Amino acid sequence: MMINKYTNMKIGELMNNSLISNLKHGLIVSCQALEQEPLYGSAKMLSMAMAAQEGGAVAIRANTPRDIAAIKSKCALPIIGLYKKHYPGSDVYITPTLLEIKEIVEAGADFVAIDATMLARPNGILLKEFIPSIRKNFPSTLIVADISTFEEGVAAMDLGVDVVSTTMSGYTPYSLQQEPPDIALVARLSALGTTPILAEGRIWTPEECVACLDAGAHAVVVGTAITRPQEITKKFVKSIDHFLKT
Ligand SMILES: CC(=O)N[C@H](C=O)[C@@H](O)[C@H](O)[C@H](O)COP(=O)(O)O
Repeated sequence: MMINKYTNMKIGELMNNSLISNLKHGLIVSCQALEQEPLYGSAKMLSMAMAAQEGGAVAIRANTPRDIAAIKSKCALPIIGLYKKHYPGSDVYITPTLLEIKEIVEAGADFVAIDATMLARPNGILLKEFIPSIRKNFPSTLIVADISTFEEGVAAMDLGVDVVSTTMSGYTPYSLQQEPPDIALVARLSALGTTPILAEGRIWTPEECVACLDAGAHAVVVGTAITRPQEITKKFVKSIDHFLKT
């Protein structure tokens, strides 16, 4: 049994945290709409979250303090919060600094999702500095590391994050670029047995969800396939177009 270097705890002990153990084998629904999207707005994201709750989701992933606060006001599910923001000179946009962490924790996030890739962070801060400063300033907040490769997952585990998510696979220039979800990455990281793994990114079907759990995922995060109707519509239209052309 491997030990998490930062917390000095075994996986079983990490799972003693009920927020984490309650996610086990569950569906987490990501409810996000950026300003340019048709469903932009906190009231709409709250409706999405309530629908996800009614459908049996175990948690919500949400972006911005505004959406998180709106969802927290009515929805009983735990929230994995993030805050997408761009800083000059850095490609890191998922909760890049402590300023965003503070805002989403104050808005009610139970977990904070952070970019844990090897991309350069704003102000030259390193991940190995950022994670301890989150721990110091927000000791009761759980950290979800959004990674794009196996090596980044291992590095994040060594830094003592609570959960690792495959969110960024396919979204850094050096990670595997493919249309299907990166289930092989889920399997490799889960096999380490040190930190719970969330399967996230381009999961479109219940069968893919099950395949992720079968690969060892602690839980599965689905966003676009549930909460971005414009993208769902496009899939249907594409199939019809394909049918008409053949
Ligand atoms: C790469 C990136 O910025 N991902 C974001 C992270 O919060 C979201 O835009 C995704 O919707 C989320 O990860 C869920 O994935 P999918 O929507 O593919 O089910």
